[in-house]
Amino acid sequence: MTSDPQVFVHHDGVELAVKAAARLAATVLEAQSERGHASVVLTGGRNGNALLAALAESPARDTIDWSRLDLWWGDERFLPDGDPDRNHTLARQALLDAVDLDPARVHPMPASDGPWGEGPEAADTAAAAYAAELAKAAAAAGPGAHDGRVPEFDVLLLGLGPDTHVASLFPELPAVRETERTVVGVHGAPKPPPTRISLTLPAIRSAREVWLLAAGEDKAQAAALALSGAGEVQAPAAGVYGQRRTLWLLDLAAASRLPGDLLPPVGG
Ligand SMILES: O=C(O)[C@H](O)[C@@H](O)[C@H](O)[C@H](O)COP(=O)(O)O
Repeated sequence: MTSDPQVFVHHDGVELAVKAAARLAATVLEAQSERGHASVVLTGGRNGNALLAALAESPARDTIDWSRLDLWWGDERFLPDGDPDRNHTLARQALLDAVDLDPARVHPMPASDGPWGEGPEAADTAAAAYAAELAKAAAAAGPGAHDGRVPEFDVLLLGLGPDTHVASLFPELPAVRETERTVVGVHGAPKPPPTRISLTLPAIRSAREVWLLAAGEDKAQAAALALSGAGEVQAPAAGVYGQRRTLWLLDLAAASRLPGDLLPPVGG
């Protein structure tokens, strides 16, 4: 099963972060009530971190049983552990250090000072190690998704680049063409740093729900292109969807170039 994108437009990035945080808390709570645990894939970028910061400030924070939440990452900058530019570091600062997570359920992508060493080849090995970690979690949890190679993600968060990249899948680079592996090393990324690790489109598409977060005028063209049937190699955001739900959570500026038939009322 796959889902058509649903677009929600908020006044600005602040409202977007607050509403998305409330939506995430509700979805996690529902999953935990139904199955005892929940699984979320985090993203880097300003909007993903604004969501986490909004959740840290929200009363909804206390409704979540943080010890029964699995956290994964959609992509990572291949930098040393604790580097201020790592998505993991930024997520810790925005929320994770302030809640009672089970460390065994937190799965940052490998760092460049880990056992695989640094440099482009090490990123490939580290990516394979993360794929193995996903497969191990999937096997432990039951049937899993994507042929049992990834656990069932309840929500997978993504930012949107002005060039339509999602996670670290950039237009035309080999990573966006990957159809077999679930995690790959990314080389020569146009956004620094050039070496990264990313989930692939098949892994992203195995999630129950995929939410894209985008605010600002510089995202308007990318959102319009991706939602108007562009090809996923040229516009990676066009190729992401969830099995049950695909949400595009935008602010007015990011939605400003969408065709009228895609535009819902503001504030949803
Ligand atoms: O490592 C990264 O840079 C991010 O994972 C990247 O994919 C980000 O999510 C987008 O570029 C959107 O970023 P903003 O939300 O800051 O616009």
